[in-house]
Amino acid sequence: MTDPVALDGESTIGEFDEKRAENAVRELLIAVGEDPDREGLRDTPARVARAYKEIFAGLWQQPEDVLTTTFDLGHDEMVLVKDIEVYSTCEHHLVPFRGVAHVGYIPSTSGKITGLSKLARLVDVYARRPQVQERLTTQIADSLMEILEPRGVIVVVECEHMCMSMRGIRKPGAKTITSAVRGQLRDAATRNEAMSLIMAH
Ligand SMILES: Nc1nc2c(ncn2[C@@H]2O[C@H](COP(=O)(O)OP(=O)(O)OP(=O)(O)O)[C@@H](O)[C@H]2O)c(=O)[nH]1
Ligand SMILES: [Zn+2]
Repeated sequence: MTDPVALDGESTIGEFDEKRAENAVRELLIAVGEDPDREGLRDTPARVARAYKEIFAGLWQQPEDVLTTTFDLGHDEMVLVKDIEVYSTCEHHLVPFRGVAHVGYIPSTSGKITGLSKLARLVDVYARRPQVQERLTTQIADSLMEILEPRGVIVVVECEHMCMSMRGIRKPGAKTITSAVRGQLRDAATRNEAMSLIMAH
């Protein structure tokens, strides 16, 4: 774990307070009319606190922590990893949204690339935070641009939001698709090439 990071570049947050989370879950159980002392729920507040620590672990990670391995391979054509599983948490309702991310980039002219798994790790850094899908998408794109200095980036995220499925409007199956394109991938031809690779199954 590294130091807590600034979420929006300005404000910083404190450390994960497991005891406080545990107390809050206990209160929540009482608020919904449950008995937190009944046998099945006795360990639940502590368990949920530990789960939240994992689910929000990205709050203590920075993109630089995962985009560590870079090589100068001289490969200067598009690299695209598609169907990276995403599990994130809607910051409005604190329920999951899940789906896939497709992350592609055109390396710098020197051919600076990163390990393929690092792209999936980068997705996790930002997914494991209270999020909205649009910000998740742009944060992945912007951090790649900053660290790899590629000529272009494309990030497409497709997710189903549990806050739209299990409550509220109750439309299971509705998919939200967000994209962020930077640099040369804004050019129509290059963008279309990337999109056809992403959409091909
Ligand atoms: N743009 C965006 N909206 C989101 C995301 N996740 C959830 N939302 C929306 O956030 C909105 C919050 O709306 P509110 O009216 O404040 O909350 P609410 O009364 O619970 O809204 P409903 O979900 O419509 O019942 C809802 O429309 C959600 O669908 C996201 O990742 N991006
Ligand atoms: Zn929501």
